[in-house]
Amino acid sequence: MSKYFSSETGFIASLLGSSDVQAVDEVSFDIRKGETLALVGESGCGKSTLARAVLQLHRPTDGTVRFKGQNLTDLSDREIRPLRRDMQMIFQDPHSSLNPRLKVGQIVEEPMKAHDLHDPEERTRRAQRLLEKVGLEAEHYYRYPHEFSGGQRQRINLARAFSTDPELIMCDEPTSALDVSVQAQVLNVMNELQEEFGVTYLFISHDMSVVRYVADRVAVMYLGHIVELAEKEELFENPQHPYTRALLDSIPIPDPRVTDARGTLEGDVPSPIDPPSGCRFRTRCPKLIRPGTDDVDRSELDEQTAAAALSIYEMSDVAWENVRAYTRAVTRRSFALEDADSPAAVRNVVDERFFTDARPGGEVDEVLDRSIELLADGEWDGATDLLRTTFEEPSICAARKPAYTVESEYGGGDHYVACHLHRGRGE
Ligand SMILES: Nc1ncnc2c1ncn2[C@@H]1O[C@H](COP(=O)(O)OP(=O)(O)OP(=O)(O)O)[C@@H](O)[C@H]1O
Repeated sequence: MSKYFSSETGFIASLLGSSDVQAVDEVSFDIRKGETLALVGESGCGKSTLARAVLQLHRPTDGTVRFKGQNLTDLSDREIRPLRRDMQMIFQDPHSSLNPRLKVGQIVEEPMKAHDLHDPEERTRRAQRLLEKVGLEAEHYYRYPHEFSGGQRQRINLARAFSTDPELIMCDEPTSALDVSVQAQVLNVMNELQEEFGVTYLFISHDMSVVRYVADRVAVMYLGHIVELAEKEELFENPQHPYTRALLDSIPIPDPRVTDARGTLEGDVPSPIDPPSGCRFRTRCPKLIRPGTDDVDRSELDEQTAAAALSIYEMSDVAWENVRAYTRAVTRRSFALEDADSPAAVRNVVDERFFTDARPGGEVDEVLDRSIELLADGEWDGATDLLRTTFEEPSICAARKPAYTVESEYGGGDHYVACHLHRGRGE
């Protein structure tokens, strides 16, 4: 399923000559009855769009969404309306999501009324019972939302979402606006409700600690793609995608004695209007596969790039690591040339920083020298283009979209990983 947004009048779109924001691009997965599937990734990677497209709140641009065997994308809004009883949502902000003019009871009853469920007495009874189940009291039915704390309001939202006895609840960062101690309480209530009612959660979060707490399986999103999907234990103990590893490395360690900065993600997420081809993480990936090692069609490369590809293939692993680090650093402009303004001076800076242990040699050295001349002229964009065209574009990571299934070592089940490092292990 894909969901693109059109932004024809956008300034950036006019510069790039394209108008589509590829918020979600060709993702494919299933959600199992009664499980919690967590959707995790940095802000803007498409989590909310994906969840809304599942519920048809955003109609997908392409593809299908099946709910209990029925293709929702075939149905009109009118045909979907009765199904919404089975698919509820809980949002992040417990303050703005409750109508301040309505009493708690009316809020909890509203979905039942909308779907014409039960008579008024039964609705009241259900609402009061649900308030108790989420850890509030039956008499809170007569109060107003402003009388409650953030955690209590999220409990009211839970009671409301459960009022129609739904099968699937989409939870969009339901606890991220709450204090950590309150978060745990609300998550516990959610777990208890799930056990009692057998409901399925699609749980969106950018917080790996919360995901570890609630999920059965975890889907990791990056720039509109699902890059990894596995049972929780498997994902945390045996992560296979470099992006997942970087996300896990950025979880803070709750130990004041650990003070060293841990590996975090380098650089910015590229624009979803013009995302990188192949693997979308390749522009930030520390594991970019060197060109020439795969069946990428060399006939499509120009002579110079093909020659470079050959010597890229021949250089040592250490030299390739250095070239990769240098390319990423130039792309991000993450080092200063200070007063080095001649090619020789720039070369000294670059060598000292990136190539102390190994110089690649051959064609690659010539490309590096040309990039150094560009840097000496202040042409960082030109140097970036040259390095990327030579070292990144011919890589399988740029040429093909990855999709592999690997053996699970921990939780069992399928382990999907969209990274070409797993090529050869079944596609
Ligand atoms: N209605 C829209 N029109 C145009 N672009 C949109 C629209 N909604 C979302 N986007 C873009 O789609 C991309 C994905 O956004 P989305 O909100 O799904 O990400 P997210 O992972 O949920 O982020 P966050 O955690 O910040 O909510 C972003 O680049 C966003 O700017």
